[in-house]
Amino acid sequence: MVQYQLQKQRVLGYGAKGVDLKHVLRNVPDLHKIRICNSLDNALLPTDFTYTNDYIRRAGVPYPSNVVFPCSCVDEACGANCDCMRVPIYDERGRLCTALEYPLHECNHLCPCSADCPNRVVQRGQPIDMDIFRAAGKGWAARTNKPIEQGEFVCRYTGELLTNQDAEIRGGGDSLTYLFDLDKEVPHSCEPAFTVDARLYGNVSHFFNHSCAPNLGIWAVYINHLDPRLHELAFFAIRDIEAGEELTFDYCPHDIAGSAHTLHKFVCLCGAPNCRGFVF
Ligand SMILES: C[S@@+](CC[C@H](N)C(=O)[O-])C[C@H]1O[C@@H](n2cnc3c(N)ncnc32)[C@H](O)[C@@H]1O
Repeated sequence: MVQYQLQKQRVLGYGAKGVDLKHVLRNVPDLHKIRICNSLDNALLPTDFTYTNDYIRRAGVPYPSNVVFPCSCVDEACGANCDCMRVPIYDERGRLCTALEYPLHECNHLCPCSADCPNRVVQRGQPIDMDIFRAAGKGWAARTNKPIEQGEFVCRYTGELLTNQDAEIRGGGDSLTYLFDLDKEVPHSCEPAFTVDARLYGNVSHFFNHSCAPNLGIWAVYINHLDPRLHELAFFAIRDIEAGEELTFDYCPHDIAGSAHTLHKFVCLCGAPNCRGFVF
């Protein structure tokens, strides 16, 4: 196995094939380790991909208004008496405790609670070590190196933040599958104003493939602003995941095979018993 390891922004090894990971994965944060494994073919990671754990705002995308409200707690960490914990979104171990797709509101920079507050999970970053590996027929993929419990935060979806018009221009061919509309708060009949493009800039979620039986779900999250057009996107495990399992999400959860919206362009190779046959 050709194996590389990135740790604390330093490249610990160069692979037999001589890829300079400093070049291909820049700015990897020190919270987690990512190994690049290829035991399948001679492919190398794309050299035009830059690692980022944040949105990169492009032309026409405004800064969100910074109007937020502090929570009412007086302690270090929000407890049962605090407004924000009346309907808790995370349990005492930081696992998401709702199956509902409602947006998540975390404590923000005005809240008096500490960084350890149980209502700050996504903003603390993701600590899960992962491998980026080659998956037959699907290109690169990502898998976890440790078991993940249902409800655990996995990572954000990051990339360039574009206006919907610019996303339409970029959205041809394969590029389409890296675009994620910020439409969690937009009625189905309306177009979202902004879209995240993870093709050239993104984090490990750039490598998450589609599955018709996914193990990850994605939630809208608000931290330091309340602008519904510009929320964050965060992946959480929707079931227990074993170490070594590929991490996947459903690219088209509301699509019904055969509907007018279904393009039937990508044949799906997820291999799930309930596979719809097409990614979309
Ligand atoms: C967002 S990227 C995922 C990472 C990608 N595999 C890579 O190598 O960068 C989406 C692309 O992965 C491939 N892919 C993802 N899920 C797939 C699936 N279930 N079946 C076949 N191809 C898939 C398709 O080529 C698709 O355009």
